[in-house]
Amino acid sequence: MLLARWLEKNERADTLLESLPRTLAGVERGRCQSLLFGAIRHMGRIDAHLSALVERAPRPRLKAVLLVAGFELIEGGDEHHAARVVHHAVEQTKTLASAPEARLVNAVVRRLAAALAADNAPPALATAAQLAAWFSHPEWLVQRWLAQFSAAGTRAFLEWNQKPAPVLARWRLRARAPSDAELAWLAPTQWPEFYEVRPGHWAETGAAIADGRIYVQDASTRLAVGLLAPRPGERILDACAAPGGKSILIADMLAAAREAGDGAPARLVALDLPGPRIDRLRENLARAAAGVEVALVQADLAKAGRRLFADHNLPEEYDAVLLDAPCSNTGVMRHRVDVKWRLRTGDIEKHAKQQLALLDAAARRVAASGRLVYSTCSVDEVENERVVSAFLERAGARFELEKSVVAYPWLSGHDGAAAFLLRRK
Ligand SMILES: C[S@@+](CC[C@H](N)C(=O)[O-])C[C@H]1O[C@@H](n2cnc3c(N)ncnc32)[C@H](O)[C@@H]1O
Repeated sequence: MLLARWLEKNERADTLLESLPRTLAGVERGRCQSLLFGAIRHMGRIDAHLSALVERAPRPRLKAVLLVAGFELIEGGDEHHAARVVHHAVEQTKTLASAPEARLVNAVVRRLAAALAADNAPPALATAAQLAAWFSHPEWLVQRWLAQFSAAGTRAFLEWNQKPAPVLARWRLRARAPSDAELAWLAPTQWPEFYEVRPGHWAETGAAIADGRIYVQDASTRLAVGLLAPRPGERILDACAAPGGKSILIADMLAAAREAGDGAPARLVALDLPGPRIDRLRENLARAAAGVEVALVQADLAKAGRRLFADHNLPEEYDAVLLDAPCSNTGVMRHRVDVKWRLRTGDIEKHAKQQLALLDAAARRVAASGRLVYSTCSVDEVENERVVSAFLERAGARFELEKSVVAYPWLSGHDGAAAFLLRRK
């Protein structure tokens, strides 16, 4: 059971999901994901009740069964729903654990159903502790958000994070729009080019990714690349590129400009650290738009001096540099359900320190009058505005901030993200 592995080994939930057999597809695969993500998403609230209902912490297998049952109870259903959840949890425990444990599960899930049904949503002016308990988030994170986003914003954000995330995909073909057959599983959204993949269409999605019709990415990813506005003929560096979502978008924009008549050569350099993510990047870049030349560099950006680029026969300076920095992922918690349980107090400040160092390094690769876009998928000001201010304090004589956009999920309707366009003077 994936959830037991997640509890035991602390592997990332989305990586665990990829380990499901390929034969498990369609609705069944969707239900597996929904149960895994739902149990993790609501773990705080369910756990609080469980600790009052069981004397000793159950072993991971049992705990996983109880968390899934708790999630199913929160999900709700008709008047027989709770009885079905109890029955299912008991049967699963018999298979995964033992008969005595199944008897325990029977008693605990019945009482869990009553306890969850008696829960009340917190009042409008709730404390951080009340919000954290009901919305299953760490209290320190809620406190942090209350200080940054007001009570209403924080509550809307928490509600957002607790809802299942739709899968969005960008339509990559310029020559044609999705056909009627494709629109049967791709639903248009308010963002042109982005479609919601209807649940249960795993096979169609895989085929469309493989032949380059779509790339699965959230609408928020367009913000940073939109500010970068890459053009053919420019030297372009994607400095933190893996797994390649924004590189592919850049390549597609370059290809579109060429189709529209701009005959200048379209080249892109995609850089990331050596390691497993570089394989994903390579695989994705192989699907980059035809007519765009993409060079892949495996290196630590912080140590990548002129020499490294010269050794690869690549430009040492660039007209447009994108730094999509590693971050706390606080903007994408609806998709990355376990991020909230991994983050520790102090992590955000650690990220900010690394982000500033990477921003300094990326800035060194920007040509005179060139553009540098700093972006994150965090909504925390410490990783966004404050990193950019700290950078400008040091580099203000050479760079100026031209534009910025911060998308808060509860306002934008898509994942959270921030992007800052800096211009070298
Ligand atoms: C937010 S992800 C980038 C996502 C990517 N832009 C996309 O759209 O698919 C941040 C990336 O920064 C990379 N990274 C972290 N430290 C780095 C460093 N010192 N040098 C180069 N890349 C680094 C990570 O490996 C990770 O792939």
